[in-house]
Amino acid sequence: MLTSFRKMHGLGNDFVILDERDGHLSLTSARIAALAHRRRGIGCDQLVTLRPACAEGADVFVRFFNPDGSEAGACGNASRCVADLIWRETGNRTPVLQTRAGRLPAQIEKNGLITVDMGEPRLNWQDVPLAAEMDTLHLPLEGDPAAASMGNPHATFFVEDFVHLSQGHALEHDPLFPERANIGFARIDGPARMRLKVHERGAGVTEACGSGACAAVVNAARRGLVERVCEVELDGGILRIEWADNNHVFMTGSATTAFEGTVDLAAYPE
Ligand SMILES: N[C@@H](CCC[C@H](N)C(=O)O)C(=O)O
Repeated sequence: MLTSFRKMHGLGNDFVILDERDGHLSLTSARIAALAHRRRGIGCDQLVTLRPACAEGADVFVRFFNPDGSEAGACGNASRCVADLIWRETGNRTPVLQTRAGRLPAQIEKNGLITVDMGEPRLNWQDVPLAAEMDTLHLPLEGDPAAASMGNPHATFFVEDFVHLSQGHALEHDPLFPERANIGFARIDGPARMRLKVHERGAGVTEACGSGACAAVVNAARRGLVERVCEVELDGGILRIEWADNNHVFMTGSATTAFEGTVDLAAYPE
């Protein structure tokens, strides 16, 4: 039986979105990894599933899976894509997403960009999580990164250039990060501007990482390197990040539908 899917991207960070609102799909981690594979599957940075919401006031329950089959608590770029999808389905310009990381209210702006309230950053070592008690603003790693959770674990290195990007895989697996981590490399270009590249946990280097941009601005603002409203330039484009006075992080950027298609799930390993 063929299953419909939608291919979307946020600044080139691309997603296969599977809809389980009308019925459960059999998605094991092996099948997810096969579907996400760039040559043997449909290919994507994350596979996203939609289910009926069970939290009050939420429009949809969203889950995010990496190409290695692991599940992530948060994905900023996919959250904007799902908000865009719900808006196009229902006309509701303020959809609310339920995720493992919490309830994420979104807003479709007049210019078509999408703002998602990504919630409060978690800055305690247990919440990132890190392997032992320590100051999350200065991790004991060469390069002195800072850590934060946006519902998923991030470490941000502040750099002059990106020559160490290839170390992202080893850093993702450093014993300091018991659940591994997304590794960001941020170059500060001004008080309200940074350039960011991210090696994503379970995915590798992507064109853009929304939660990584949120974590980078939070970590840079904690260090006094940028203001709390900051533009983040990623390989795929620009996100506006605001760490507001209510401690919530707001992320604004685009969401694009690339195409819709069908797939025979039974043709992929279970
Ligand atoms: N692309 C994402 C983050 C996806 C999840 C991440 N790889 C993880 O494992 O935490 C984003 O836009 O935030």
